[in-house]
Amino acid sequence: MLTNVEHIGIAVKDMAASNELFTKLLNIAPYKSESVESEGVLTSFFKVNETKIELLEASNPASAIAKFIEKKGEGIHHIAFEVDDILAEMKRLEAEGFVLLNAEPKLGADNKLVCFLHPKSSNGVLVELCQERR
Ligand SMILES: CC[C@H](C(=O)O)C(=O)SCCNC(=O)CCNC(=O)[C@H](O)C(C)(C)COP(=O)(O)OP(=O)(O)OC[C@H]1O[C@@H](n2cnc3c(N)ncnc32)[C@H](O)[C@@H]1OP(=O)(O)O
Ligand SMILES: [Co+2]
Repeated sequence: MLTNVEHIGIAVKDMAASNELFTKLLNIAPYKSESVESEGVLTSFFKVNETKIELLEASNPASAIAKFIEKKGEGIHHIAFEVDDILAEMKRLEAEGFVLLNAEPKLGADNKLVCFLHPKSSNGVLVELCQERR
């Protein structure tokens, strides 16, 4: 079951400048910064009540974030939903015709297991499923 919007992913070119901007915008400081080598991203997290903002900067040119910014510029990159059982949700969504971008859950940031759905199968929105690693 999807329980809530876990985070909104925003692609940025310059993490230091964007951290400063979002600190002013949200009037709070980021609570963590984490590099996810497997995704070629540096992340920075802000928590606004129960919803998080995840800033993403590409750490290498092959990164999905680098390609996204090259094509579309900075902006909202994905929406992440918290799930209580990522394997069950992946199975349910695949059966419903959504395209899974990874066949097995993979390690994400902020101690999560994640799976992405191809935006072409979800009205042009890149969706991420996140389950807390137990
Ligand atoms: C996991 C760490 C962290 C976390 O929260 O834990 C993250 O969130 S990491 C986030 C970065 N990682 C990913 O996004 C992994 C999943 N993404 C992918 O596999 C690719 O980015 C993919 C498949 C969405 C697109 O890659 P591709 O090489 O196919 O790039 P194209 O430019 O050819 O895109 C194909 C098609 O999709 C459209 N597109 C691409 N990205 C997005 C997006 N973020 N939102 C909506 N649409 C997107 C792109 O425009 C192309 O459409 P077209 O009509 O052909 O222009
Ligand atoms: Co994310």
